[in-house]
Amino acid sequence: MAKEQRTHERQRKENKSRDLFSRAQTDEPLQDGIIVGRFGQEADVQDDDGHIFRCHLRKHLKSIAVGDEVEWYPDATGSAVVVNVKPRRSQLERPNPYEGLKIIAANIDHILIIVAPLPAFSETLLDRYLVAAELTDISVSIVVNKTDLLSAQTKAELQERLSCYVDLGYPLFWVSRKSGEGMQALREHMSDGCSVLVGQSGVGKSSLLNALVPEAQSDVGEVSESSDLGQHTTSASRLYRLPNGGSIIDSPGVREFGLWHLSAQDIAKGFVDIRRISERCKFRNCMHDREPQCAVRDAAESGELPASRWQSFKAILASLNTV
Ligand SMILES: Nc1nc2c(ncn2[C@@H]2O[C@H](COP(=O)(O)OP(=O)(O)OP(=O)(O)O)[C@@H](O)[C@H]2O)c(=O)[nH]1
Ligand SMILES: [Zn+2]
Repeated sequence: MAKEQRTHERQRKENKSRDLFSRAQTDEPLQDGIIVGRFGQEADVQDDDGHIFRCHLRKHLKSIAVGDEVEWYPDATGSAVVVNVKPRRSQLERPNPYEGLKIIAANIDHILIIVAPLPAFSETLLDRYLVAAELTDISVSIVVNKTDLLSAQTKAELQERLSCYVDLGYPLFWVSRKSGEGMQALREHMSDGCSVLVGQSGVGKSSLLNALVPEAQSDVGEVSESSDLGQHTTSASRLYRLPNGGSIIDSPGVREFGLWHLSAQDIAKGFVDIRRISERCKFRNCMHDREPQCAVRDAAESGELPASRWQSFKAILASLNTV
């Protein structure tokens, strides 16, 4: 009986994919789509109508990533092939000294750095994420999650600690996955492009993803249901459509964002205030250490550069020598 059911289910899925195949065949030979999942040499491509096709990737398309806009066609055997990747408007890449850059996600419009009162908020960690985000050309915002854990006093303290980021122009959102506070404003912010949620383990990225994309959770359920049909629906990397517009990409690579190695030059570049002030340093390649006439050191002394930013800068640079 169970076997019959499985056969029936397989038949139903085959019929469905044949329907989609013949529908696709009558369309233009090359179709537009977006990569919503990656599985080794295969990818899931979503067409403009929201249908998802499991596609093979042409060999030359090795560095294809979730978020890539592609052209694909169904081939004569009933499977589909991605043949072309359109130019990217942005990409998240992980520096890899041995294999060159690894593309983690493509066409990202918003990087949202999630922080929370628990695990304890740290300026140095936030600055590390900001540095990595500033090295991309993607707009970046800060999201304080778990506001339900804040009292009026602890909220005021955190607001004070975050005020220098507001002064630097970073949009700041206060949200709670639990109470729902601020979620609507966050949804609106994310509704016009593709976002990634980054941040320390435990700040609530998965919880936020599940709140923003109801089917993200059911996707997890689907895996075990269909596993005995020999299908692999799990993906290391996934793009989800948001119900009110926009999309979100989640992947292990995205979750490691900001924690990989950065050079001293990257760090000096990623602190936007330090970069701006350093134009007044005597030496163009000043690392703001012991060089004479260093405008950044002077700015830290005068208070023009907030003490916490200066301390973070030094702490992040010092950490380079210990890893
Ligand atoms: N009080 C409160 N707890 C929350 C909120 N959002 C998430 N949490 C809790 O925070 C813990 C960590 O949440 P996750 O969503 O797993 O965090 P994460 O950032 O995805 O963690 P990693 O998967 O390790 O990267 C869980 O116990 C959640 O229940 C919130 O808005 N308020
Ligand atoms: Zn300097």
